Amino acid sequence: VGNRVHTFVRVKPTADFAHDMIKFGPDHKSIDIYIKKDAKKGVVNNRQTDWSFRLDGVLHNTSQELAYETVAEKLVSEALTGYNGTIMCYGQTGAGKTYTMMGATAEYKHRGIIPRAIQQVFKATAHSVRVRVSYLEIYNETLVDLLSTTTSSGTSDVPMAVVDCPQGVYVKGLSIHSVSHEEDALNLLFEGETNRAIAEHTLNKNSSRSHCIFTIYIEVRSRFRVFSDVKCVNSKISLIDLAGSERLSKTRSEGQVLKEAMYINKSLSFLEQLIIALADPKRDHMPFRQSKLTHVLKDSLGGNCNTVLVANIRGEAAHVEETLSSLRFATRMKWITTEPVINETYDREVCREGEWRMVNRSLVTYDPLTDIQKAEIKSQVHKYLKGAIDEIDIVNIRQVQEVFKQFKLIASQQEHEVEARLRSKYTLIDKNDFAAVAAVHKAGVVVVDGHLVQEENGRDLGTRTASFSSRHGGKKKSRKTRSSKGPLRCHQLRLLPCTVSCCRAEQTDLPMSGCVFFKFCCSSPPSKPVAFEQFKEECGSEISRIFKENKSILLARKKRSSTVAQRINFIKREMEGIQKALQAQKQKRWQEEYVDEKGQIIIDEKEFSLIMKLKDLKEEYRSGYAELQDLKAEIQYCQRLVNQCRNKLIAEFEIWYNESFLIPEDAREALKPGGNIRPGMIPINRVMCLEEDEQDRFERMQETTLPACPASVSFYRAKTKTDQKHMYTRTMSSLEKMRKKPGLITAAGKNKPLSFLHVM
Ligand SMILES: Nc1ncnc2c1ncn2[C@@H]1O[C@H](COP(=O)(O)OP(=O)(O)OP(=O)(O)O)[C@@H](O)[C@H]1O
Repeated sequence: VGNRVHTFVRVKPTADFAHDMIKFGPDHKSIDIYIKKDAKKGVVNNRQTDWSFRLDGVLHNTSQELAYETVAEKLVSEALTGYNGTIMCYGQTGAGKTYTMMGATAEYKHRGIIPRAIQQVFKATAHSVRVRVSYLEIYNETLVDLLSTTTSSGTSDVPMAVVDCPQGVYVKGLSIHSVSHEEDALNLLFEGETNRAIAEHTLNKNSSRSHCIFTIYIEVRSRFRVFSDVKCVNSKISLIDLAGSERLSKTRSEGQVLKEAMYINKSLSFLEQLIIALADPKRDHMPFRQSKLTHVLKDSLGGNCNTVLVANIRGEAAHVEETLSSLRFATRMKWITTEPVINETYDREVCREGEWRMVNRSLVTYDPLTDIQKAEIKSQVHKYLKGAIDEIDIVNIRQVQEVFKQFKLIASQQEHEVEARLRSKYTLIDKNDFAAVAAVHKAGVVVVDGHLVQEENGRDLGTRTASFSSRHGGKKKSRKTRSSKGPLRCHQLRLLPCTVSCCRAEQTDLPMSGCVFFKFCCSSPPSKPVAFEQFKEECGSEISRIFKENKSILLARKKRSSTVAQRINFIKREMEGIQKALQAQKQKRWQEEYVDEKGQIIIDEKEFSLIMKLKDLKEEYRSGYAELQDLKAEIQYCQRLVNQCRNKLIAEFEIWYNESFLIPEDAREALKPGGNIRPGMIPINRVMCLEEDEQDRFERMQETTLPACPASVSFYRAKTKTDQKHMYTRTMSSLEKMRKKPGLITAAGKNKPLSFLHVM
């Protein structure tokens, strides 16, 4: 990238562009600003009116793709070779900093530098790369971990602080997340954005008033080896979206906004001071510690780091002062010199599998294994199977392949052994041979993978079946049919009478779906009612729980409604009684002509108390009636949710039943994580919040957009996932709130929105 900070200016498109004030040079590197003399300041006016700035590029009406290629691509590819890189967007609010950095996440082609950088990192080939990410926000001098909710280690409890150490600065308490795919990293990015938006909403803060730093940490190892020297290159890419830089006077802020603006002003002016200091070769003290922002950026600005600044400006005349100030800032940044160095180390650390992504293995070459090495691996595999050792040392890919080969060999030997043993004990009869079937039926037989099996010595099969199963229960079973003459493979055996329903289930956790996937080794599935009970306890437990909860809320509403209705009827009857009594009282008064000396009617105490009571009852009646109306609306709404929930439960059960019992084993394999079909058993948290139209949209998009642009799959998947997760969290918290308030909504609360658990 060079030996000084590279600066670019990006102009936000506008129909109101001040052509007479802002002019671009033909080389797309210079920008001139002209401001007319202020007539009010008289003829003698020394104020400068023309400025000329020369930068590394002016991005005017530039697509996101071109902006990325110009600003970031080289920096990211150098980060993959060990150079730290920083890209920072500076400019007034609304000038396009977030658009440049993050982009418009609704559309793939409008994604900004961060998602593109993530994609470039994961596209990188020829090395094994370990990637981690963090997302920090600095708001009013407070450090906020935007990914703290996604961590299970509870790092959010640690008070966050910027810490200096010989290796550089780091933020204590900031969670750093390992990611093995582009989609994982995008998930975290979107998660962070969502958290930022939530905080913005709940704390009534404005995201333009915080600085955000998304960091990609990269570790590249030149060879995937252990117990030998490994060249390890560490680098990080800091992607910074600064707070809006407008002046205090312009914002005319007060209260909270003023406080925020002051913090921003301070941190940006400290940043400016730091930049002036960094650009001055004579300065030996750099004021890094003046603010959280400058402290965090200590090793990300200049120094050994490739640094790029994008000054985002607005082209309208009204913003020309801000534009000038941003361009001045960019020019100052330009003078900071950098001496990028590769951060590489050699170590003997053992690579932890799983955290490493093998990229383009074909580029890594290994010598073939010798016979001695093969024998050693074979012995290790045997020891491992016997339980004598817990781990097999992994040296290189060749050795991993040999380990698998040995496992395969042993598995096939065992199959043959078992088959031979079975053949020595049982007679196999073709199921289609009806005469033979009829003959052996009398003797009592069982079905083995579509064949009738009879024990040669005629002993009871039940116990043998059990002993066979227990010895080989852990093995995978295949449902492939075989020819009657072909070898009988032990994993094809199902020593169960065909009328007996499912006998045993193996459980496999599906991390992607968060569900338990059942593989049944019997030939006939359990009855649906039995399976349904099981489904409700296992995979469907969450949805079943929600269904029950929604039903109980509905029931509570119905009960309350009936109580209120009874009460209203009672009040109504009471009111009618009082009205009758009052009528009688009035009649009596008229007959007896109760009047005082001024001729005014006198009401006796009894009548007065009846009037007061009627008034109270009317009040109570009105409020009860209002509550009843609310309850009716709630019941209707709740009933709809319960119905939706019931339908969802049944639909999910059907999918689960089909997948667990009816889909052939090989198709099931494909459904497993890593298989080429995504599990149809949608994870419960997605099931519950997946809006029909959102899913439809995604599917439609997959059919139309994706074939033309397969690289966008991760982006859209991550986006959809984050949206769904966010929706799910919202829904759950509504339910939580509801549970905490068992008291039913009173008439006073009738205008509050209903909060039931949505199951779409
Ligand atoms: N180059 C561009 N092309 C199209 N739209 C843009 C561009 N730059 C900015 N916008 C749009 O302008 C609006 C404001 O941009 P953005 O939020 O990125 O500004 P910002 O500088 O980050 O502001 P803030 O300081 O408030 O965060 C957004 O709706 C964004 O989509």
